[in-house]
Order: sequence, then structure tokens, then C-alpha cells
Amino acid sequence: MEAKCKGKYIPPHKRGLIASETQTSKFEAFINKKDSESAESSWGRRDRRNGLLDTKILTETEAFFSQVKLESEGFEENMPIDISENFPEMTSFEDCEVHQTLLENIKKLRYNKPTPIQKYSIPVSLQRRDLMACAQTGSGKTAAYLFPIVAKMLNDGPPQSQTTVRGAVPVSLIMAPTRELSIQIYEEALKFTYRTGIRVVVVYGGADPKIQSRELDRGADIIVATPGRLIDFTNRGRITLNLVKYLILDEADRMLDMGFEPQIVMILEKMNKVRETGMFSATFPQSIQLLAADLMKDYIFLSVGRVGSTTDNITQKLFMVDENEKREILNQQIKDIKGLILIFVETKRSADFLCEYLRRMDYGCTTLHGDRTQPEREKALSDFKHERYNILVATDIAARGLDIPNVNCVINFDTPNNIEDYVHRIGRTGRIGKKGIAISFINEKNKPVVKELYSLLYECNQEIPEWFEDFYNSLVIKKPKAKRIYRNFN
Ligand SMILES: Nc1ncnc2c1ncn2[C@@H]1O[C@H](COP(=O)(O)OP(=O)(O)OP(=O)(O)O)[C@@H](O)[C@H]1O
Repeated sequence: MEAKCKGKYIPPHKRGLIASETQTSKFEAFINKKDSESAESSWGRRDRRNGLLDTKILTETEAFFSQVKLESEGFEENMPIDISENFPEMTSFEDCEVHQTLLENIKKLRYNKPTPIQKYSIPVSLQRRDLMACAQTGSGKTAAYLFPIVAKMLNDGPPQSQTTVRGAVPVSLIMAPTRELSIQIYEEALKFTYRTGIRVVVVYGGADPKIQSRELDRGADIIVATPGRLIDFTNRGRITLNLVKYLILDEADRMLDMGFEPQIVMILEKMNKVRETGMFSATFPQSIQLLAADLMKDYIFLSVGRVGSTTDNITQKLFMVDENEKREILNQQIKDIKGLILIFVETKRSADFLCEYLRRMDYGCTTLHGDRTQPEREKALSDFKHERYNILVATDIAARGLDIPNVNCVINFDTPNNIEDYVHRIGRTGRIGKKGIAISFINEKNKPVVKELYSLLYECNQEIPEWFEDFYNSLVIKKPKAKRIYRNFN
């Protein structure tokens, strides 16, 4: 029996056996032979029938493809893998019998081979299992979930009941914590769905809801969203979630922490219980893992490298700097750095002040923070990406997920007191095998993060300055209790 099962990963040891096996037969119903044989998918045929072909999006996506450069300098291959059930890894994207258009899109993206997280997670998702996946920043987690979603959707074909409901009735929902990250995921999803006929729409706060609403009216098969705006649209009946089969929480630990969790629960309540869920992040504190586990069924846990660790490609430097010396030291440090520099500060006000200062020092600088309007935020990010300014001063809204090529250096002007934030922030550099530098200014205010930071530096083989060793020791070595002196009165 031929081992080819469309949209499903077939591990090398199972090729040539297959169809009678349970995993395979479970998916036979979804296999649409015509789809995989013809260049056009059933989604494409649907669009043609309904006059939905969107040439503007196609042209836009072609422009994205033309910007793709082969940036990877080789990923770390020998990472420790922890997986809760044995799933053989895939060695190439072609291992998966997926629609040829998806494989062509992978070629256009110039992904020659899967990264370690992709190798292990794609087979799990194609076997339609829930997944909690943790891998370092910049290791290709976005493709790790987009590839199987698009593969499965191409397999399944459009849902029959879709046309009877008003508004958008997505099959896949991807949620992310920030507007900029949602836009980035949307643009990635356009590349994966190019010429498949699958429509992707992004909805996020701060942008004109009328424009987003018009897009939704044309139909949305994959929706990428920030939670607040998604709730608005579902409450207004513009988005119906009861056909969602594939749910992804990107930056899942952030999505499930206290800030977002109530909104996520509200959204999940509107969804069909029968769905496949994927949760992805570079960090996953244990308490959040427990919460996440409650939202999945019989899930696979996968980690590539230690949960919450960072890549050795980032050289992490620490400086002991008092608050009033920070600007001066910053000036000394950035003078000779080539390429893009991303500086993190704690507050929106300090972002503006620091940017102003750097401009006075003749640096090309812009800011990204929550007090700016959405168009200003998008322009700032685009100006930075396209190197119109080589310094971006940002608050934590730029900490997670953003994939900006050529960020050579991240500076924690105000180092966060939470190790997860630290890991995500410095992860804006040293992506996909590239080298990067992360500089952090530390002082007494950072006591809460010292222990975890020390462990992180140690495990990533980073140089630990003597003063930091002392700082650490002063916090961990308990002072001996004063000895009681028993006087001898004899
Ligand atoms: N197989 C691959 N080959 C080459 N490049 C890849 C591959 N997969 C992903 N990339 C590229 O790697 C970069 C980082 O990927 P991505 O943004 O998905 O990382 P991430 O793991 O989600 O990071 P973060 O934790 O910061 O969100 C992107 O530019 C992406 O296009």
C-alpha cells in the first residue's frame, strides 16, 4: 500500500505500510485526491466560483517573497529535545505529503530544511494532536504552526456550511499579544497560503474597524488577531468562531498570564470544543503550563533546548550602571555598533526622552510604545526594519515575536525584573543562527531578577563579570545567624 497520505506526516519508518494503521485511517476522510493532484486547491476553486480572487493580496505577497533573503547561517542542530510521546522527526518539508502549492511556497521562502522545532512539531500537528511547544527565540516557531495548519486546511477543503452564516467564519484562529506581532504573523500566513485560495485576515486594535470589517465580509479562512479586537468583532457578529478547527496561541505564556487570560477564556467559550490547539513560546513558566494544559486535550509537550533558555548565538554582556550614568554608558556602548540597535526602556515617557537625547547626539532614532497612534507605531517599525533609523527605543510591546533582520544589538537600558521578559527582549537579535549582542544595565533595582539571570548566563556559557558574581552571592548566600554566646559563669 502506498504510504502517501495527503497533508499528513509519515515518519520514515512507517512509509510503505500505512493505510490500515489507525493514525492514517483517521484522516482518510479529509483526503481530497483531486486537490493534491491538481495545482488549484478546492479553496481556490471556491474563490473563483464566488468571485473572491484577490489579485491585490497576490501582488502584495509576491512583493514579500521578493524581499526574502537567505538569512539563516545554520541553526543549532544538536539541541536537547524533550517530547512527551515519541514522534519521529521529519528531515525535510517534502517528507510531508502536502499540497504542492504549499511546498512551492516553502521554496519561495527559501526554507531548505526544517529547523529543530519544525522537525519535531510539524509531525505532531499533522497527526492532529494538541501541542505545547517551547523553543528558543528566532527558531522558526511561526512556520512550525503555519505549515501544518495550511497543510491540513488544504486537505480538508472549505467547510460546507460556511456560506450560510453572516460575517467571517474562520477555520483557523491564531492569537498573539501585540498588534505588531499579529501583523507580522498575518504577513507570514500570506506567504504560506499564496495561491492556495485560503483567505487570511488580520484584526487588531488601534486600526480602523470599518476597514477590517470590510475585509471580514469578503470571508476569512484564517484569522490572526489580538484578543480585544477579536472579542469586539465576535460580539458584533462579524466573526463566528464555531467552525474553528485549528487554534494557535502564539506567545502562549503571555496570552495565558493574568493580563489576557480572562479574554482568552471568553474567546474559547465561543468556540467549538472539537478543535486542535497549539501553544507556542520561547518561555513557559510552570504555573502557566498547568493553565495551558487545562485548555488542551491529550496534548504533546515538546521542548527544544531548556524551557525559557536562550541561544548561545547571543553574547550577553552586563554592566553595573547607576540610573544617572545610563545615558553616558549607552553612548559609549553604541558608538561602534554596526547595524540595527533595539533599546528597551521601562516606560513610554522614558522612551520619548531617550529618543530625544539620542537624536540630539545625532543618532537616527525612533520610538515604539503604547502612547503612539497605531499608524505611528507601524511607521516606526517599518522605518527601523528598512534601516531609515538604526535605533529603535521601545517598551515591552516590542519584546515578543518581532522578527527584524539585522538587529545586531539589543540594549536593556532598563533591565526587566522578570526573566521571561529578558529572554524575549534579547531574542530580537541572534535569530535563526545569526550572531547578536545583548547589553543589559544592571543596578540595585534589578535584585529580583539576579538569581534567574545568573543561572541563564551560566547555562548559556556566558562570561559572568566578577561584580555580578558578587551581587549574586550577596543575594543567595545566607548570612550565618549570629552565634549565641553562652557565658560560662562557673
Ligand atoms: N526552515 C527555515 N529555514 C530558514 N529560515 C527559517 C526557517 N523557518 C523559519 N525561518 C526564518 O527564521 C526567522 C525566525 O522565525 P520566527 O519569527 O518564526 O521565530 P520564532 O521562533 O517564532 O521567534 P520568537 O520566539 O522570537 O517569536 C524568520 O525570519 C523566518 O522566516
